[in-house]
Amino acid sequence: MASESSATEDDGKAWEDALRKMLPAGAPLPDEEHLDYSIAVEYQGPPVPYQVPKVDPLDLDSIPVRASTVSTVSDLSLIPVAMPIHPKHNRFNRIRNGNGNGNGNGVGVGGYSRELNTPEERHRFSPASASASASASASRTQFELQSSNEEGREFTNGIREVEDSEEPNVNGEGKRAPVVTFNTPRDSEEDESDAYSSAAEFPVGSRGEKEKWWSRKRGVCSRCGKGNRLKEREPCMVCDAKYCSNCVLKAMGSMPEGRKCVSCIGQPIDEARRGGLGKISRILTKVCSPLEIKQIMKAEKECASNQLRPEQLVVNGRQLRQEELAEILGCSMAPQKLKPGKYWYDKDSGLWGKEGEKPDRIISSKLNVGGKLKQTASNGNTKVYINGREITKIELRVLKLANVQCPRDTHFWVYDDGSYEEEGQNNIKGNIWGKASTRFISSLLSLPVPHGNPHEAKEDPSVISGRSVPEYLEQGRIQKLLLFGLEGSGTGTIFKQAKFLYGNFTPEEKQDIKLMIQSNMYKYLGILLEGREQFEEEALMASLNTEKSAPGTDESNACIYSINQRFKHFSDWLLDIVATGDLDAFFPAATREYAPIVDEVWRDPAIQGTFKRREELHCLPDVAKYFLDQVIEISSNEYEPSDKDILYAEGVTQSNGLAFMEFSFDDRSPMSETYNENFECAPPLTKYQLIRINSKGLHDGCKWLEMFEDVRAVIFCVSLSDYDQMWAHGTGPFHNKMLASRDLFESLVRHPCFKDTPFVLLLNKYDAFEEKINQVPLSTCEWFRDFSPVKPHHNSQSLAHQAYYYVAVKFKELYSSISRRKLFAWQTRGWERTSVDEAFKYIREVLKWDEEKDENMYGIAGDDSFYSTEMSSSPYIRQE
Ligand SMILES: Nc1nc2c(ncn2[C@@H]2O[C@H](COP(=O)(O)OP(=O)(O)OP(=O)(O)O)[C@@H](O)[C@H]2O)c(=O)[nH]1
Repeated sequence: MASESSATEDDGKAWEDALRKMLPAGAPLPDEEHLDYSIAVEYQGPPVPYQVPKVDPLDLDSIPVRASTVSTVSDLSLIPVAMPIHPKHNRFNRIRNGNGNGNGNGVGVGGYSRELNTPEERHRFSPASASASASASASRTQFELQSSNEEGREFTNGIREVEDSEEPNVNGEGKRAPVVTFNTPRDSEEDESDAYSSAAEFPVGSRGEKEKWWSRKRGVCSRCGKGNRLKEREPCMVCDAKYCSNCVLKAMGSMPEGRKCVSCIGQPIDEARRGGLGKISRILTKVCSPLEIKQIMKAEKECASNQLRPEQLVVNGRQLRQEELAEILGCSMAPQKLKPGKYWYDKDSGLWGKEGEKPDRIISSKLNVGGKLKQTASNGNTKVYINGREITKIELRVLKLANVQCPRDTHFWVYDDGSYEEEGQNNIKGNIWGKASTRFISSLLSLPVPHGNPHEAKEDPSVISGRSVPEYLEQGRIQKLLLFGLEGSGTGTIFKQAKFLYGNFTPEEKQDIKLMIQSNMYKYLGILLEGREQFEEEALMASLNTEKSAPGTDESNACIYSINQRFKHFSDWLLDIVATGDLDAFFPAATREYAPIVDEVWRDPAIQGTFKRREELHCLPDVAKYFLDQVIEISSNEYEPSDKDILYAEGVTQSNGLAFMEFSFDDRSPMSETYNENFECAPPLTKYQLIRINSKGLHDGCKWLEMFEDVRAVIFCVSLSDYDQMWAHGTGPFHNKMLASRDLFESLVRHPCFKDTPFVLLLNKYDAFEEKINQVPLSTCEWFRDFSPVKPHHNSQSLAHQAYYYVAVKFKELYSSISRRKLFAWQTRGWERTSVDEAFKYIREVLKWDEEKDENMYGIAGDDSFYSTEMSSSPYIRQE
């Protein structure tokens, strides 16, 4: 079998194998750039599994060749070119017949010729590649393609595929020879000449070579060769060729299998792109109508060649069969976004995970797929077993939190509703998912959790699966954001604002907050009364000393901190309750009863005088005044906390030191919003889970943080106004609070869990900072000692601005010195909702940017400078 090597098949790997077989044993393959494809080599390898295109030998005498060597482009147009036809390129199989020569420029072997539409074709048949003797009519031969789309749509850029019932005949035998109709496309001679010149750079060869070429030419359209890094490109799902908006339709045609070059139709997709199947890109929205996009996306998701193949999945050590794959994909709780790989599946509990890893999700139970579940399936080393599988440490931790007794060598039998028993005992001991706290912790640990009431599951599995699927489907899409900062930095306030902005407080939550606010008032009053006693004592002592040194002055047992007897009784009673730790037993239950006296006490000059010295009191927040001022209203039964009350209330987000909420952002373009209204094909909103950890709850040197290794970003919050504050950890020594924040930030950045996690710094309390900066110099904090603002300042704002940038840069420098990465910083006023909204929009942009960077769209690993420029074009990304 002889084959001209320039007329290659698509499968580069097979070609490489074949070439290897031709070379003497051990001989290296020639460097791809030096491969000489111009010679015909006799193939001696084993039969190939694909059809090799046949090309009849040329009868040179029958072709009017004017020159034997090609020296100019005009000469090239006269050279005949042999075109291999891929059997699957059916759009080309429907080229209308015409006269054998077209317009005379496109002479083809057997009367068949066509435009070299795809990059693959271009570089195969470009003058540089296909040895100057054989190609170049490409640049001149053009034809119209018409969409095979039922709508009979015509692409606006002038490419139409013309209907024809006859198949092209590459051999030029038998049927009427198909010939191209030459319609010079409107879209450009310029385009073509560009394409031509770029085509001249394409090396010939296999797909692997092609990819390398493209990656070398990153940021360049694979068809027209024009490059603009900031412009989007549409990648082919198979070969990763990327096309600009001008070329995408020409290169991909009517996309019967979604976004693939015409030459890649029928080929399996690049698995790395599986997640993108059916997801609309911005570029498509520019070049296709909504209806077209809907059809293309449907085809992309549903066509046969884009589906997973059973041999790509190994479950419990055995490759799946077609019917098993169908069973998995068709079950009511199918694993979503399944990728090729090795998995384990526990058919009794429905747990499913990657081989050697913890459970990843719960799917329908009792599916007959794959082999038998192995003890080592998830690589656990705990000596505790569930349905025969040795569980992982993280699962064991959850079992312990759920109060399941699990000493070593315990073998559990767990059912799909979470009920469990010890093996051989036939006695259900409880339900793993029964407690909300267990489910909560599990979801924080990224362990799968069934949705809904676990007790219902056993009675009617279809009910729970029907309800739980949507939540489950979403799991993969949730991006976890960890909100963290030193106590008092404002994380709780930001969390609450996010809840107002993107979710809301339920009536039950509001009721809890009401009770908390009522209790808090007594806590604040207790602190004030205790402070008053101390100040009174100090004042009386001082006056006694004065008396001693100046005898004869009027002796008195009163001072500005003294209160009347009635208040004194109340004070003693309240402080006793506080001292015995019984505050919760009395309040908020007794709130209403004591409201009038609290109001009176609060307004007493002694207490007001004490409040003025609140800096000297431990744990009295500024907001104490806000609540105590309205003690009568707050104490009434009808009281409903306003948004402001909730925002100012302490303790709303402190249970367990952890709080989380889920929300979505509408981050689609206005264009795609239109789709949302008209079609279901709009991309789903990204879901976020905001997790706020109270720094007080973070003991043991950040051990807890390991739970959060899969967070998408760490949002670190610093209170700007802390630069002159002193702070002590527990009973430790006092030191500057900004430095404490810096140290906490540093320990997080250095934590191995967050090695690859982007950080966003929120510099909060900008309002308080603006006020303070004129009174207390920034250099009060030793870290900011070299701050030298440009003088004179016109107003406090400009000084605050300079100081803010200075602080941001200090953190950025610290971050990059540790991680060699860029820190994103944003200023917030936690009390202002719009400011927090802006901050989250900024975070969203950072994540998008980070994603694009990860995808390495242009193959520029770690080239931050480019992304920085791009980000600065976003209204939310500010470069300091
Ligand atoms: N002036 C001002 N105060 C703020 C701002 N954000 C929060 N605060 C107040 O600062 C105090 C601490 O804020 P929190 O949100 O409780 O801070 P946290 O990080 O949750 O601190 P802990 O609850 O102690 O862990 C509260 O009294 C807030 O009302 C802000 O932007 N400006």
